[in-house]
Amino acid sequence: METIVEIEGLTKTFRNQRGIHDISLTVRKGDIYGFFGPNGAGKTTVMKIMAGLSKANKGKVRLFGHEVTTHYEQAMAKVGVLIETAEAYEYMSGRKNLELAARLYPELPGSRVDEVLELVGLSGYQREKVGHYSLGMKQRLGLAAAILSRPELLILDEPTNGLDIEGMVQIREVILLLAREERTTFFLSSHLIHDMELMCNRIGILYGGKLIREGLKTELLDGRFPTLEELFIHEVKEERRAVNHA
Ligand SMILES: Nc1ncnc2c1ncn2[C@@H]1O[C@H](COP(=O)(O)OP(=O)(O)OP(=O)(O)O)[C@@H](O)[C@H]1O
Repeated sequence: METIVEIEGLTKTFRNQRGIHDISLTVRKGDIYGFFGPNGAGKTTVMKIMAGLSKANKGKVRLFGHEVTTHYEQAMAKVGVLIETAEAYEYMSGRKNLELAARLYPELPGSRVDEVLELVGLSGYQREKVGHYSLGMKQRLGLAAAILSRPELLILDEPTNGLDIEGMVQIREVILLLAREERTTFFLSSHLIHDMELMCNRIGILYGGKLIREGLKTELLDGRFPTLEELFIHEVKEERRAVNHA
């Protein structure tokens, strides 16, 4: 299976000594990789480095075989990114924002903006100013912008953040639809274990800046844990025990 993301020994330490330590993982074509961890575990830090928005102290990220720091344009050519709340022009409508973004991709058909608005459930609000959107609507607009160019890899930081239940279900459905119909590969983070349970085939558990467990969801659960939550609690206990004995 084609390797889409390769992360090797990624380390970044902030001045306050927090950060991420020696993260290595692989994402293959068609995976929905769930990067799971509590608040402050380091998910956003890893994703920002993956998208070239921040620099690591050590380690490498390769996307489609190209290293992000040295071959940024090739690495990002087929990648869509949504990290933290997406930036949009608040005084413009949602539709206008997407039309502006679509200008970067002249090869896209004119109907693509309508298509993505429909997919994320914003068609009914497309003429309203983004400044009047709720957080959940802004999140959907960010996802619409990220999928506009039909990227083969989507890096999504907390895509269901700020959404109500209906919104969460809808975003999950969009992700599963793109994975199924367009074979889009996903690297997505969440602190909501239920999200991971429902969407992801491969999981990485990040805790205190370290990747404490990683693998196929079915292998990780291994018949021993009925849910990811129980696996997570078990892994965290083991990690704490190991740290206390070190
Ligand atoms: N610019 C920064 N300066 C100092 N510390 C930082 C900075 N960015 C992140 N950190 C710290 O690094 C750790 C990891 O943060 P990060 O935002 O990557 O976590 P996260 O898993 O994405 O959390 P959340 O789910 O809350 O978004 C946290 O302890 C955070 O306080």
